[in-house]
Amino acid sequence: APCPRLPVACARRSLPVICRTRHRNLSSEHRKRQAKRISPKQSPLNMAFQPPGEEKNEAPDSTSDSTLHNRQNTLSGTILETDVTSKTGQIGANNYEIEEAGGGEELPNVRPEDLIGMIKNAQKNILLLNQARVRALEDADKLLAEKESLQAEINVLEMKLAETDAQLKVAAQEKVNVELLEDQIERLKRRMVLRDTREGGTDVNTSESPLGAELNALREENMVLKDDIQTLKSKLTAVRETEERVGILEKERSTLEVSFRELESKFAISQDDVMKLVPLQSECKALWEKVGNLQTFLDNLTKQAEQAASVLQQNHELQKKVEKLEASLEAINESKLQLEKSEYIDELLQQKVKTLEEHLQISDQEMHSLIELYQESVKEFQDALNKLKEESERRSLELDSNDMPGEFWSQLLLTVDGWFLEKKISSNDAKLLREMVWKRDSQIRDAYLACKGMGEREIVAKFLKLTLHGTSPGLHIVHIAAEMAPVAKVGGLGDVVSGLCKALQRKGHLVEIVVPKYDCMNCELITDLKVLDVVVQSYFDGQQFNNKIWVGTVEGLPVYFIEPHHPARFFLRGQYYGEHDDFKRFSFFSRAALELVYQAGKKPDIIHCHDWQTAFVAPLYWDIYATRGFDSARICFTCHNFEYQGTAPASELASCGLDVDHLNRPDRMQDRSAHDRINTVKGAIVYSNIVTTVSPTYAQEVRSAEGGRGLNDTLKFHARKFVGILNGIDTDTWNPSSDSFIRVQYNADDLQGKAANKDAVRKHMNLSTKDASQPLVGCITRLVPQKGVHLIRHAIYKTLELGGQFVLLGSSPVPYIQREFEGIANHFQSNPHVRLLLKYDDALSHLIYAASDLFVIPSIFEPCGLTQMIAMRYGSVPIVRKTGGLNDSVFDIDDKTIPVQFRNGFTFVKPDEQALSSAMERAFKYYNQNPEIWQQLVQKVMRMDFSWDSSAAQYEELYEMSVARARASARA
Ligand SMILES: Nc1ncnc2c1ncn2[C@@H]1O[C@H](COP(=O)(O)OP(=O)(O)O)[C@@H](O)[C@H]1O
Repeated sequence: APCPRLPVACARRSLPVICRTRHRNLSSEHRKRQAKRISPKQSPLNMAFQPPGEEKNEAPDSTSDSTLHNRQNTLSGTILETDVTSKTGQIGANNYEIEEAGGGEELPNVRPEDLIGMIKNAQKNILLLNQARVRALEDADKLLAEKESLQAEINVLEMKLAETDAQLKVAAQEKVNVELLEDQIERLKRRMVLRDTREGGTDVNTSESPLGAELNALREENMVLKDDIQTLKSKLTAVRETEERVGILEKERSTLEVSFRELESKFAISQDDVMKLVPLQSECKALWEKVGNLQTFLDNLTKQAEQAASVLQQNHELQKKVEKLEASLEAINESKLQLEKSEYIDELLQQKVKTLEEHLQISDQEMHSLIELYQESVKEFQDALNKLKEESERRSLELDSNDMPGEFWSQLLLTVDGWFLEKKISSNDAKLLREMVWKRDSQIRDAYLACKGMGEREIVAKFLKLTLHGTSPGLHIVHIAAEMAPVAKVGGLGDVVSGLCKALQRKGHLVEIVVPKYDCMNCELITDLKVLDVVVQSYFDGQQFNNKIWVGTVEGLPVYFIEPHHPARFFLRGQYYGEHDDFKRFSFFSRAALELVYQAGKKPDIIHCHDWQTAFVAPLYWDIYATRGFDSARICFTCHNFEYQGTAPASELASCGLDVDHLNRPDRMQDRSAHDRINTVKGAIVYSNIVTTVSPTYAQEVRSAEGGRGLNDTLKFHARKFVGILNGIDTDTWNPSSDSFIRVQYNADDLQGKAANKDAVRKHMNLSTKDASQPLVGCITRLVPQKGVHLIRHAIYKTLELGGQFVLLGSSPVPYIQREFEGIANHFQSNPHVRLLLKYDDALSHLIYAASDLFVIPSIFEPCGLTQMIAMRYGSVPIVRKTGGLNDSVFDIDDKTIPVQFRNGFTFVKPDEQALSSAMERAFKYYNQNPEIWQQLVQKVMRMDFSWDSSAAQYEELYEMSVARARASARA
């Protein structure tokens, strides 16, 4: 209500004062809170990381605080709108993701890298929000400071206004006094005028009259009054001045009021702003909540990331451990293999020890019996000596025993003939005994003399003992070759040399082998390798060269290794074949090998040479050595592949000492291609006593113009000495029940190990192991056109089409083929069903034979082929093209013309993709249709006999016949 004592204008003015007072209170309240908020303990930055809940706890009230809070939020909101609009958008997007991802307690199906990305985004957003909040707080502070300075101004103005009010009050009072005084003066003036007129002519200045006295008093009073008036006038002037000042102040006041109103409107606007802050505050609150959520989610994520990192770390460690374990497992496996090997060796040694003990026992017994015999014979000897003494005494009178009469020998001859006619002895024994009589052999004479007084049966037995000594224990056979498995093997030739020699040795023949001493051969497989303290000189290019001779045994076979001391370092080239001077290298070796046998004084029955590399031996032997009396031997030549004939300019033949003019003739060594080229294989065919090739079918094929490659006529001409004998395989080397290269040994009665090997190979080669029954097709070969490389490539794709897996082990001396297969290998590098290993690896070949279910050999021509036999020995069913030795060893499952017991694989005739495909389809069908029938087929092929026994017997027969013919013709 307006103040009753003040004028209306003043009362009107008092309202804003009350409002101002309320504002002042509010403002001081703000100041307090502001001081509280911006305490030194809480820097804006600290606050930025403070969750909104905590801020609420600190200021549980109220409007004013929330106003401030709103203002801050408004500011930060503004900043967000202007500065961080895009970021808030991002935050929103992340919130969405986070809500989705963080919906559950568990780590969503998010990759750790994504999680880390999200965490980083959230951290960035939080940082941005905090920065915005700090800026908002700074702005709010500025605004408050502004507001406070305005308030201070208002206060000063209010004080000035109050002062002016008070002065106005005083001025008004004085004005009233002045007005009263003016009235009094006016009244006095009027009284004085009245008195003057009433008294007229009276000397008023006289003091003696009472009027004069009163007049004087009045004059004095008037004077005082005049003074008073003067004072009042000066006071009035001061009042007027004051009034003027008041007017100025009034003006000032109105200006101040105007500015105050402006300030109030500004304040109202800022209040509005503050009101606007409310939704922003809630937004900010929501943002804070989101920030809080983000923070917790971030914490969770961090924890999860930490967990993931620790899991990763653990995984890493585990991986390392697994790797270590795998390495140690491999080492264990290796040592297990070693152990198994050594166990096997132990077993063998124990068996040997046992046999030796048995032998020892037997020999002990034999020794005893021999001692007994010896004692008896000593006794007999002494008896005989005595008898002889007696007889010599008696005969001293008659004839000298060395000088038996012809009558004695004739008598003996007749006795032998009589026994033969009476069928008491065989014609052979009769022949031998007759020869002894004929030679007047002292043994037969002594035996006859010692038989005096004995019965006829006893005498016959004694004579037959003599014939036993006369029979040979076997043939002496020397093989000269460029390869020998496993120390120096490139392909089938090495296998054949070792396998055949072992089989011949088992048959009781004396077998020796001569091969070059290559620097790249596997010497670890040679037992007791040593160099002899002898140098064998051999002729080459017009001079003699020294050869070092090494000896050692390879799988029980005695082997000579020749190391030429020739500047061309013939066998120190890091590879077996493929050198520019192969013709020279092997002609040198052939000559040196013969020289060794000759200089060693050996008198072999058979010298067996193989392929073009040692084909020189045949003409060398007959043209050079036989003429020197080194002629005990028959020469056998085996051609393992007529594709390689060892042709060269005729002049090169002279290097090893052969007579070019003598040999460069169409019926001898001249090649069909040119008059000045010689052909070593042709020379061997012409100059050998026995010529063989490695399968009957191939022997037929090479008689044709296509198969013979220019030698068909020569072969036909020498048809009587040419024969095809199917190779065997070395069943000791290739034996799944004792093979130390494979993971688990197995046999036809227990095929579990085969599955284990398949699994091991698949893992080793990183092939899929999901389906154990998925058929594995193997192929181990030299990659040369003869092997049908385009069909091998087709077989890979066909296998994939039929749902199988394919493993190829092979290498090629032909660069374009090697490149092509490298391309295929790269193409299938990460395919889980195909692996191509383009190298030579003997150990791996054993594993692949053991692991595969099917084995593909699509050769264009194949003299014999060993891989189909080895594959069958390991239970892998062959798919082959019907050619050469494949035709002699693989018989189609569906071929009704073949007895069931011989059917063992899948064959096709035409060398094209269609024919191969259909054979493969049939094989896969059999494999997939009935596992039991398939297993029976596997067992059947494993039990088939591909050993050297029967093939070696055929060679033995050929050798013996040849030796017999030679002896017969020698006698004739
Ligand atoms: N890349 C290779 N790694 C290991 N052994 C191989 C490889 N290629 C072929 N072989 C072996 O070589 C012999 C091949 O003999 P064969 O089938 O007669 O063919 P060829 O004598 O024409 O090469 C088999 O013992 C086979 O296991």
